[in-house]
Amino acid sequence: MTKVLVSDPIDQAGIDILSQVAQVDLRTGLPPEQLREIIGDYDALMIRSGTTVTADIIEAADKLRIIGRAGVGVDNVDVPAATKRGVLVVNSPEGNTIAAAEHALALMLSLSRHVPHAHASTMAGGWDRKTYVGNELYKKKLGVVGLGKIGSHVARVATAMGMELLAYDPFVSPERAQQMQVKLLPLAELFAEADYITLHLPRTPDTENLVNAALLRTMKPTARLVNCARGGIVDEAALAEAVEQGVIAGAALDVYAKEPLAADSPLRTVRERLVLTPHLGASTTEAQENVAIDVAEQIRDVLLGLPARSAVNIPGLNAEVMEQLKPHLQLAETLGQLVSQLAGGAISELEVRLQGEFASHPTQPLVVAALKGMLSTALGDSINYVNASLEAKDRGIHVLEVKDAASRDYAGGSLQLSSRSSKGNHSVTGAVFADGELRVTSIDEFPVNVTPSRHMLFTRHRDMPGIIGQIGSVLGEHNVNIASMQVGRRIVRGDAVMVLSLDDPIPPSLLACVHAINGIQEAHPVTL
Ligand SMILES: NC(=O)C1=CN([C@@H]2O[C@H](COP(=O)(O)OP(=O)(O)OC[C@H]3O[C@@H](n4cnc5c(N)ncnc54)[C@H](O)[C@@H]3O)[C@@H](O)[C@H]2O)C=CC1
Ligand SMILES: O=C(O)CCC(=O)C(=O)O
Repeated sequence: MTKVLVSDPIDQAGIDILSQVAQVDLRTGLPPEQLREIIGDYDALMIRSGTTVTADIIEAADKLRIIGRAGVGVDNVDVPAATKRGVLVVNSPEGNTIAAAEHALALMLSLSRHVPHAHASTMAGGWDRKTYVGNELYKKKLGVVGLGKIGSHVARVATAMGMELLAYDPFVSPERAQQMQVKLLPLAELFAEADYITLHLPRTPDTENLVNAALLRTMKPTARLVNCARGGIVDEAALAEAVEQGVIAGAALDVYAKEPLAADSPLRTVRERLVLTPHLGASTTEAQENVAIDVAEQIRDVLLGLPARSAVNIPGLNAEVMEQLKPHLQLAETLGQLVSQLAGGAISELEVRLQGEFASHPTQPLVVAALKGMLSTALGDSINYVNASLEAKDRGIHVLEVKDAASRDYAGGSLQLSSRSSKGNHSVTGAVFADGELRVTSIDEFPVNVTPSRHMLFTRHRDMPGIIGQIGSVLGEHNVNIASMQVGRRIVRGDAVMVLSLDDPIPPSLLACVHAINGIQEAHPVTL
């Protein structure tokens, strides 16, 4: 029975989708050691930000195929460890964009009009209209750090509110910024000029403690900071001090370096001009339904053997690409299996050559498929689209990608894999014909026209009378039935290759007899 563990609260719509294909166990608030103990039973894990999936947990996850993060940030998942283990990580890149953007705007308005503090004072019996005089956002400068999906929505709404938009995002082009009516500035200038600063960038080694005491000191004393992105981007102790001492006019945080926020955090001692929420950015009914459906559908699809649309650890290979390139990926995988079985040993270099029309396809998915096929000969089912590139790298396999658009061999182009190993070099070429059928079109540069089948035998031999008959007799003596046969040669009575498609696997004793035939140079059984 396929089993899915849901270890954080998610919307019922997600549970309903998962229940179509699996037994769903909802067990929230598990301590890490307990999660580690039970994870081995599960095929899929669905989480929000409450569960931290460490390498230790992934190590114990013997059956796990997919981790679904019902949200954007996957910083609570050890993605490299998952990749190494071949576990797919998926998220919901857009399901909570509006919710997070609106929460950042809510925090900005809370700061400018002192809403939380005025509310607390009124609830405590007060009627204080002097202390809580605010400022308008209209005509103020808003600095957006990270102009991605959430940052862009914040920018759009803030522009409509009459704010002047500044942004810092090293990955956004000046054209895009101009289109959004946003002035791109270096980070230091943005911090010095803005009246409000809102952070919408991921936490990475580059962005950790990006907003530190020194940067806070460059802000205007009237300026305010909002962080609804990730904890750890802002130095919390430095921020508490800057707000307390009036270095800046205020700050609002939804996310913290360590969550839940520690009871003794210096942030909890700041009484005024600081607004804290407990990671509520994505907590709207709408966003929770969106992300739960989005991620549950991907888990369901992957458990059914279909591709995921938002895989974090298969760059460039989403469901759309996989559907479009399906036969081409199958060809790359098949050629990978062929070339590794022809090589018969550890391959040190693989050249992936996209010829003619093939060169118009994205290279990366085809390379990954070729590596998956190539490594599956030795590693079996443990190799997949997630870990193929990493495994190849770990094994020191040098991968070369070549695009040769000028080649005109087949209408749809062709794909050639060439391997180098201590036992010699081999190459196989294949094409996808108009009917979607795969063909092997050359082996070691000898032209053939072979439809790949489950059991095959490849030989390299002298082109001389009688040799094909002898091979046929040996197979017959071992009760191995030949389904089809192809011979390829470049010159008469020179070297030749033969490809036999067989109905049965080749026993080792048969292979020894084939090797013993006079004129046979190489014989390789292949199983696809
Ligand atoms: N508080 C909450 O509940 C939520 C928080 N988030 C967080 O919000 C953040 C942004 O999410 P999205 O907009 O969906 O992501 P996104 O990927 O669409 O945008 C991130 C932007 O940050 C930019 N960026 C990367 N490194 C940068 C750097 N060093 N300096 C400046 N910009 C940099 C990227 O170019 C990109 O444009 C993420 O960290 C995400 O985890 C997302 C949803 C809810
Ligand atoms: O699951 C949540 O509520 C957190 C959302 C979040 O931070 C994200 O999607 O990155």
